[in-house]
Amino acid sequence: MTPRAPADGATLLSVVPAAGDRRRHPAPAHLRFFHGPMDCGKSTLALQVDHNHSRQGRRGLLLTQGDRSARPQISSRVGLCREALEVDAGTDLRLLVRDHWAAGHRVDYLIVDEAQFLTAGQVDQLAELVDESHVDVYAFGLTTDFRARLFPGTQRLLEVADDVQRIQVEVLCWCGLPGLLNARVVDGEMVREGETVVVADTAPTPAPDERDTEVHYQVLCRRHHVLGQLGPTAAGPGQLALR
Ligand SMILES: Nc1ncnc2c1ncn2[C@@H]1O[C@H](COP(=O)(O)OP(=O)(O)O)[C@@H](O)[C@H]1O
Ligand SMILES: Cc1cn([C@H]2C[C@H](O)[C@@H](COP(=O)(O)O)O2)c(=O)[nH]c1=O
Repeated sequence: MTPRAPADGATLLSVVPAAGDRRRHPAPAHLRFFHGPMDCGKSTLALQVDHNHSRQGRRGLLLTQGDRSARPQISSRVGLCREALEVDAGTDLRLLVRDHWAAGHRVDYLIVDEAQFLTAGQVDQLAELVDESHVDVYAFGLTTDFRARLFPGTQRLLEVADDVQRIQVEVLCWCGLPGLLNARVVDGEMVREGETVVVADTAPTPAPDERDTEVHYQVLCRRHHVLGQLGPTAAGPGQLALR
């Protein structure tokens, strides 16, 4: 169970760290957003940022939502993995931090992976934690969904973050050009309709049951995303597979 907003919608400006914690880190806090397509190293960077802060004695909370591993953790394809708190659209992120303070734990920073899935309101809660409670927030998320449209959380982060960086590691389309867009592939065909959120990997994985559909994602350059061309696959070279 994660903390929910109070029913009366009371503001939570009382979410403040102990005075001693504020003195330890007097510099202004920041909301930083790192974004890119799938497979560009967002989770790896999230764990690196956490590592660098924690080895300087800072205390952080790792948050995620729908990690590919289907577990409450931040997992990178490079092999790093850390336990994290699972949040959902109903989680009040200010209360979550306040509860940790109330339990006597410092929270100097937050690492938020899969930040594209946050609601706009939750991004505003993160901004409030930065501005009113001096917590540094590092958010990592997809730029666009499988239709090449901004996710709601991403849109709000682009609007309000202090610092926005597109991750520089290039993911390549099958044609060799940098890939910035995510294609959703269902039973071997690229689709443009469906739920915004479908958790899956970039590697095809057999469906658990033969009646189930197999879903994975493939990063494409803009031209091949527009054309719906998945390139040479098991189904044949350069197929035009659009549903
Ligand atoms: N075996 C490997 N050796 C080196 N780098 C790898 C390996 N496997 C994955 N990677 C790197 O990890 C990246 C994916 O990192 P990850 O943090 O899981 O991405 P994201 O969270 O953005 O989906 C790949 O783009 C690649 O650069
Ligand atoms: C494009 C797109 C992706 N998703 C899901 C698929 C994965 O579970 C995550 C992204 O994971 P990664 O750490 O960036 O590899 O998001 C989705 O639900 N909807 C989409 O349109």
